[in-house]
Amino acid sequence: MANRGKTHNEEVYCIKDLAQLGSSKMKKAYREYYNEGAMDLITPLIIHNGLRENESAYDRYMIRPRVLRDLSKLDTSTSIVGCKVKFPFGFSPTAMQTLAHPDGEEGTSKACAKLNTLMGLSNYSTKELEKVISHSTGNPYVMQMSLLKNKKAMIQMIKRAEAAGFKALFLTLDAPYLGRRLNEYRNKFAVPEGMEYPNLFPGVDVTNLEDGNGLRLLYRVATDHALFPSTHQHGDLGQREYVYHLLQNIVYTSGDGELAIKYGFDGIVISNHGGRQLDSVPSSLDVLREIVPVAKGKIPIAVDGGIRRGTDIFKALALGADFCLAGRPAIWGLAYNGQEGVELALNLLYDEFKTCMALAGCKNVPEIQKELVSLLQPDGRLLKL
Ligand SMILES: Cc1cc2nc3c(=O)[nH]c(=O)nc-3n(C[C@H](O)[C@H](O)[C@H](O)COP(=O)(O)O)c2cc1C
Ligand SMILES: CCCCCCC(=O)C(=O)O
Repeated sequence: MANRGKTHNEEVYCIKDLAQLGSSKMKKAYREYYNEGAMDLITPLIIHNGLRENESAYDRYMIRPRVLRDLSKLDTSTSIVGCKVKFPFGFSPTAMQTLAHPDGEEGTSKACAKLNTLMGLSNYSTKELEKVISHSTGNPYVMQMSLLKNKKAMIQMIKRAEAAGFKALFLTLDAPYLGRRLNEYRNKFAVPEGMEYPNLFPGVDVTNLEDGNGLRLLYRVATDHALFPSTHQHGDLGQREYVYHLLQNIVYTSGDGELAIKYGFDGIVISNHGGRQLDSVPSSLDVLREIVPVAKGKIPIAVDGGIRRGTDIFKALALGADFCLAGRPAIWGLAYNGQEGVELALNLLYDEFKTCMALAGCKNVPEIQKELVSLLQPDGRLLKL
């Protein structure tokens, strides 16, 4: 189906519509792999089980608009990893996007290029990183890297990404083991025959690794379980022999925020992996509140997890984030209509963010400050921040 409207088509008016319709097009095992998370899904998703933390945290903050402002010229642009982008948003790295649609990571890339938006690429991408970035129109790309036992393979991929033009690296630090995702066990999740990870393990058919769940076996074999201390320790990577612009992907506590600064990371992404690793961790937005006092102004702060609306982006920025990311909306867009579905997701978020900024009385991103939000308390009173 063609995306006829710029910010909606005849059946999709917001990301929640896209989630429903995109999800309905995927087969059960893939849909649940993408949509669900660890154990009882307390952290990740509203779509499944009532109020879930990552998304509902945004509803605890109310916007306090200002009026009598000159809004004749609106500028939503900002800078991420040194590049000017259309608005303070990008896609988080998510694995195996061709399971959602054959366009896969190339479809996401083309949509990001068209809308001058940041794209994060998973090291478990099913398309070659060089092909993915070949669609760039100058928009930034960030390569995500898990810590592997095979340091040589890691460095090889990092160098490939740098040579191809990736601007930075997201170093994922919360996944020495995969979380317990019950859907994967129940559905006997397996990747289709012939699937490869052309960036991490070029030329290896990973479907040979079946043990009921080849994905988990491969992950266990490949991943370095001793993230720190080990040959991959933060300090080691911080020496920048082979690392260009390094962002610590996934921080749960202010303690680890402080470590990111100490070890010289160029930025942090506050994330709980979309609730897919450890269930019952707090929402990323609540963690943002904890980390802003230690990191703001020292290194850029990004946040992901549960961002589904332009108002969510606005609230995160007001609470101190420099930019936002989201994972599943790209997947839902792909599943709905390939590259065009991802464009639709981006257009919706962009238009909602611009509208929110203007209606809150801000003409540009720096004007989004914490006075413009307040915390809704359990007794219904609003707490100024
Ligand atoms: C299906 C799926 C696959 C993911 N794969 C990766 C990955 O390969 N590497 C990584 O660092 N994070 C991965 N993530 C986590 C995302 O980067 C991001 O933190 C998360 O999707 C944000 O939550 P949201 O989906 O609610 O926006 C994945 C998330 C999902 C949903
Ligand atoms: C062997 C492939 C493992 C992909 C794991 C991707 C991921 O982080 C996820 O949350 O799923």
